[in-house]
Amino acid sequence: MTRQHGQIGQPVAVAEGLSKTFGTVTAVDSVSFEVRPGRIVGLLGRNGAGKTTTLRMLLGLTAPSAGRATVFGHPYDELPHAAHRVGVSMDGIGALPGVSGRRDLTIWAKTLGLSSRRVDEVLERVGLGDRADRKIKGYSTGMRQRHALASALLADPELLVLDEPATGLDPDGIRWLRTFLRSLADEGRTVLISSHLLAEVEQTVDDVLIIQRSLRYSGTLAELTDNGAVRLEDRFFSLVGNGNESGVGAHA
Ligand SMILES: Nc1ncnc2c1ncn2[C@@H]1O[C@H](COP(=O)(O)OP(=O)(O)OP(=O)(O)O)[C@@H](O)[C@H]1O
Repeated sequence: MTRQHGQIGQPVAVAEGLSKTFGTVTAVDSVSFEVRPGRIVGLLGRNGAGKTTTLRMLLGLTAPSAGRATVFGHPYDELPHAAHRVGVSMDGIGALPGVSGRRDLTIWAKTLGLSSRRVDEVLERVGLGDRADRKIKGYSTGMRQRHALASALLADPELLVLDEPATGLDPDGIRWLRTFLRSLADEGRTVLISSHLLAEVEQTVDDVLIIQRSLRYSGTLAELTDNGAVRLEDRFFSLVGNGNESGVGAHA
């Protein structure tokens, strides 16, 4: 990985008063935060709390109703080499179901100007090396998640934005994902993940953003949990309230 954004400590992504309304629904309400370099950052919230909408605004996929989002100091749409600097795994940025995993990544690699050797590297890295010649439509949920991560990692990006990467994974997959995300951060990358799986996140992230339309917390996991003395789940509910229709769980 080449570190193009050299200044240590300068935020990798910034949201300033980000808001989004869909008709009469306020999905995201004046959310501000900074994502620091080299950290694994968990964007946490219930189903419908505004996580995906926030990530989409950061990535220029949804226009904010108010406020501003920047990645490496630029609105995503104006970021030079954006597809090389930011790797994304998100529903709707999908793989081609009718082709093999290897073929799908090869097509994407060509678009990015990368060699097929890089495809083999990322397939090995996500543990799909021996299964990459199967069609994606036959993949299990876990394989699809791994394929999406391979795709996000293909261009060797500095920032990975992963929407719900743990959802649908079995215990082996969750454990693997935790180690995988840490290895990405150890390489100096920044990882922004959204999740509603608090128990998993508690073992994975450095920093936490809690959202319930508005931002309820932004800071380190250690501060939030008093260095592990208090469970993340307890802090979470004290910050967002006990909703009846909560989809948030301590387990998958
Ligand atoms: N394109 C859209 N049109 C209308 N409403 C939308 C649209 N996208 C999101 N919403 C609404 O905005 C709110 C926030 O949705 P969002 O998908 O951002 O939440 P989320 O935290 O990612 O939820 P989940 O965990 O269920 O994926 C929800 O009420 C949702 O129904």
